[in-house]
Amino acid sequence: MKILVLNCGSSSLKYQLFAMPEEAVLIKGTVEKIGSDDAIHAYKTDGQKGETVSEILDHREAIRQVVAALTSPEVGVLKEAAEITAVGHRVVHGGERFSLSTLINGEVKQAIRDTFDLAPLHNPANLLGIEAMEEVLPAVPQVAVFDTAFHQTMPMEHFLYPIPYVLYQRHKVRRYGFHGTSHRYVTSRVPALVGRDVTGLKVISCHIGNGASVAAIWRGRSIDTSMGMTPLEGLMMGTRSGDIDPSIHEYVMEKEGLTFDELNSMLNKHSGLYGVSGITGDMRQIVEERSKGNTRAGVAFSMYTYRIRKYIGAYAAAMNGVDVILFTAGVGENSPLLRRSVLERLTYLGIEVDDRANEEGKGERLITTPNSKVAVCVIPTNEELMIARDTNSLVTGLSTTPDRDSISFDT
Ligand SMILES: Nc1ncnc2c1ncn2[C@@H]1O[C@H](COP(=O)(O)OP(=O)(O)O)[C@@H](O)[C@H]1O
Ligand SMILES: CC(=O)OP(=O)(O)O
Ligand SMILES: [Mg+2]
Repeated sequence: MKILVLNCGSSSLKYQLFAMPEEAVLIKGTVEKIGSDDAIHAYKTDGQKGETVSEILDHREAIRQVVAALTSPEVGVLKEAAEITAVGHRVVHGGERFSLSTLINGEVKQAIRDTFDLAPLHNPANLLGIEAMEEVLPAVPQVAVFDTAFHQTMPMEHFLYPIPYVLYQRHKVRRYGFHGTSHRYVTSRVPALVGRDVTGLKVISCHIGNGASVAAIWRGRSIDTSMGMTPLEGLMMGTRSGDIDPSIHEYVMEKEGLTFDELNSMLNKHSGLYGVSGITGDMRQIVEERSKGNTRAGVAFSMYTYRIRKYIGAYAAAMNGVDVILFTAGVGENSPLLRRSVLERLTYLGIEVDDRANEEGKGERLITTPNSKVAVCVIPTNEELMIARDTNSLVTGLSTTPDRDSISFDT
C-alpha cells in the first residue's frame, strides 16, 4: 500500500510517499515558490536527487507536477498514479471538533474552512492542497491529520482564557495548541530512549523550528501547551512574537498608524528573532552573527532561549515535576548551543548534561548523564510518518490510536 503525505504551506508544498505498513520512504520532496514562474521542485529517492525549476502558478499545478514526477520513468517510484492508495494531509487547525485524524468528506472540508480565521497562514493552504488532490486523484481516499488534535485532552482550566466565558461559548475562543502531530511522535519514542512507559512519566516536549511550541505531557496526554487559539502565542519564534502584553497592539497601532492587517503581519512575519535582530528569522544565521559580536543577534538569541527555559519551568511546576525533556524540530534537533543555553540554568531540576552526547551525538539520543534526575533527549521529529500511520489505519478500517478523551488532571 502506497500512501502520499502532503504538507501544504502558503507558497510551498512538502511531500513524502510511503510504502506501508513497512514505513519505507520511497521519495520525499518539496515544491517552493508556488505562484511564481521559477518555482523549484526538489526531490530525493533512495538512489537519486533531482531538481526542476518551472512556472507553477497554484497548488493544483504543483500537485499535478508531483504526481507526474512520481510516475515518470526517470524517477521510477510508481508505474501509475493509481498505485497511490490514500493521501494524508497535515491540517493545522481542527478547532474543537477533531481530537483524532479523520477521513475527509464535504463536512470535514467545511470544518477546515470554518477555522480559516484562526489559522490564516496555514488552513487555507491546507484546504487548497486537499481540493487540488481531489481533482488530480478523484477516486483516492484522503485523510486529515490535525496539529490541534493531540492537545484536545487539555483540561478546561488549562485551555480557557481568563476573559468573559461567553466568548468561549459564542466564538470558541480558547487555547487549541499546535504541532500536536510532532509532540505525539516524539512522545511515542520516549520508551525506546528511557526504558519506561510514558503513562508513568511527566514529559516536556520542546518543538523548536520556525514555529515553536512547548507541551506538558502527563501520562502520555497533552495537558498544556504554549501556542494558543492561534500559532502566535507562546515562545518567541523565527518571525512570530509569541507572548506579549495585549495592550501593545492598540498602543502600536495608534502610534504607528497601523491597520489590523499590518499589525497582524508585524506580529507574525516581522517579529521574533527577525524583529529583534533586524537581520533574519533563521537561527543558523543568528548564531553566526552572534559569534561575530553582533549585539542584537546576541540579545535575540538570549531572549529566545530564556523564553524556552521559562516555559520548561512553568510546565515542571504545572505537573509538580518533570521526568523527561525532549528537543525536536529544526533548531531543537540541530543546535547543541541552543540546548546547552536552555539547560545550563535548569540545574535546580537536577539536570546533568552529557556535553559530548549533546555536542557530538547524532540522531535520536539521550543527552544527559546516568546521574541526571531528568532525562533530556533529542528526537528528530517525523510528522509525515505519523500522518502516514494514521492514514493507513483509517483506510484499512483500523481505528486511529488511543482513547484520548479530555482528562481530569491531577498530579
Ligand atoms: N544546525 C542548525 N543550527 C541552528 N538552527 C538550525 C540548524 N539547522 C536548521 N536550523 C533552523 O531550523 C529552523 C527551521 O526548522 P523547521 O523545523 O524545519 O521549521 P518548519 O517546519 O517550520 O519549516 C530554521 O530557523 C533553521 O535555521
Ligand atoms: C502551527 C505552526 O506554527 O506550524 P509551523 O511551525 O509549521 O509554522
Ligand atoms: Mg514544521
